[in-house]
Order: sequence, then C-alpha cells, then structure tokens
Amino acid sequence: MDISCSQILDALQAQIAVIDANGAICYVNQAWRDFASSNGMSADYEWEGNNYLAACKIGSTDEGLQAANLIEDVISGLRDEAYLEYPCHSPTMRRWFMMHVAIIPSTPLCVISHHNITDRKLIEEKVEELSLHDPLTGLGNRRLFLQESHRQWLHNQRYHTGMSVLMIDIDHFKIYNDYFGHLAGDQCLIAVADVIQSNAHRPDDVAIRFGGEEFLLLLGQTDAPSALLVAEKIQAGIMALPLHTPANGPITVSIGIASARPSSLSEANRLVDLADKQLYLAKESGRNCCKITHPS
Ligand SMILES: Nc1nc2c(ncn2[C@@H]2O[C@H](COP(=O)(O)OP(=O)(O)OP(=O)(O)O)[C@@H](O)[C@H]2O)c(=O)[nH]1
Repeated sequence: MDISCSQILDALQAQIAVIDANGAICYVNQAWRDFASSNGMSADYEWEGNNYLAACKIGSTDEGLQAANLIEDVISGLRDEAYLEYPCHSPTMRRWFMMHVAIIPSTPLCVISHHNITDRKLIEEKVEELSLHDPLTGLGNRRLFLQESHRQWLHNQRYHTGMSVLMIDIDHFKIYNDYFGHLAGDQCLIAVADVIQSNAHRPDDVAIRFGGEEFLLLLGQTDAPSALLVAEKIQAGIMALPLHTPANGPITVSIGIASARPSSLSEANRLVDLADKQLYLAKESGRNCCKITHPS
C-alpha cells in the first residue's frame, strides 16, 4: 500500500501540529487547517515557520501559559508527555479541548494534538448539576448547601460580614398529603419551592430542599432584620398560593431563622442547628410564624 504519513494524519479528527525544539511549526494536518479556517483564518495560511510557543504566550492567558510550560517541559525532557484540558469557547458555542504533547522518538520534534472533548464536558456538567439538585423541585440539595455554606462562611470570615439561614417547614403537611394524595403533595412542594426560589434574589442566596417538606434558604451577607423581612415575604407568598388545606385554609409555613457572623460561631452547620431550634420554637408557638436568633 502506497500511502504517506501526511495522508494518514489528514484523515484524523484531531488537530495535529509538529514543532521543532524552538517551538517553530514544521507541519499541520488538514483538521488543524479546517479548525483555523472555521475560526476566521485564511484556508491557505502558511503555518510552517510560525512559532507555536510564542503564539501560546500571546495574551498571557492562564491556559496559554500552561500549554507553553507543558510543551517546554516535554521538549526539554522533563516529561515524556503532557495533557491539558482547556476551554475554547466561540461567540456561539461552548467547547473544550484536550491538548496532548509528546516527543517523536529519535527526533528533536514534538507532536501536539488537540482533541475536541466538548461532549464529555457537557455530560460532566450535567452530572454535576444533577448531583447538586433535588429532582422534584429543582432546588439545590444538601450537597449544594454544604458546598455553598462552606464557601460563603470562608468569604464572611475574610470580610467580617454576616450570613443567615432560614429553615422553612410546611405546617401539617402530613394531613395535606394524606387527604389529597401524594401527587398533590408533590405539587404543593413544587409550589412552595417556587415561592422560596423567587425570594432568593441575590447571587449569594441559595434555596435548598433539605429533605421531605423542609427547605433551607441561605442568605449570604444578610443580617437578622433583612433575613426576617425575606422570611415574612416567603410566608405571605405561600399563603397567597392558589392551594388550600383540607380545612379550606391557606397553606402555611413555620420558619426558624439564625443569623450570625463567622466570628461568633465555629462553623456554618452551627447556623443550621440554631435555625432548627428556632423552627421547633415556631412550631411550638402554634405554627405559621417566624422565630429568630442572632448570637453576637
Ligand atoms: N408528597 C410528598 N410528601 C412528602 C415528600 N417528602 C416527605 N413528605 C411527607 O411530608 C410529611 C411530613 O410530615 P411531618 O414530619 O409529620 O410534618 P407535618 O405534618 O408537616 O407537621 P408539622 O411540621 O409539625 O407541622 C409526611 O407525610 C411525608 O410523607 C415528598 O417528596 N412528596
């Protein structure tokens, strides 16, 4: 069979370039040319002779500098090969690539290939999204709460600001569920979750389904009076839902609120314990009310 190496390389999907020990391009395959022309380069652009290392360093982006460092490591023999995953979004499309760098044995040349890994990245994003959210209501789940509360706790420690947690529980939900059935119960949970979510306006506000008919609202950089205002709006919003209890009254919630600065508590989870205690007091006081604590 009489086929050349470049015929084989031109048949591959990966964009491939061969560079010399100084980073100068000696060869690019057809996929490389096609990708470049789909990004606005002329189809007959002369790639050979251009310095790829210098191109990576232009603009001093993190990915560009990382790529240049890895290529230099392979050229100098510090590594046998190197991989780098990096985003390369166009104005119309999100996409990611993986760069692979290796020395061509018995030569001073290095082969660089770029593989499109967008499908895998999108699936990873989806899996991450599913693992952090409640499938019924779409709110965040406990895992997201742990992640976010920890992140915000560190932020508040750094900037000496406070944060609040609202623990929200539907009153007599068991009676509702038993009377109207589980499916209607699910619709009620979705409607309540929507009200809570619609009151989470700021970037640091995170609405969570904590379990069953219990919800958490994490309010970053929010003091006790502001948290109480949000809680009252949620109560009013839920009472205004076009749903009613078996006794023909509005759906109500009890809310426990805890508000603190990280300097006064050891960890974010303590805020949840405190909100839980306030929720218990709200239930004890006859339900459909808020109780608040803000240790100094
Ligand atoms: N439909 C539905 N019901 C749920 C879900 N998760 C938990 N529940 C129900 O929520 C009810 C919670 O009951 P309880 O813990 O006794 O609370 P409650 O009846 O609201 O009473 P108080 O909180 O004291 O006002 C139980 O009947 C659970 O079966 C769910 O995903 N869907």
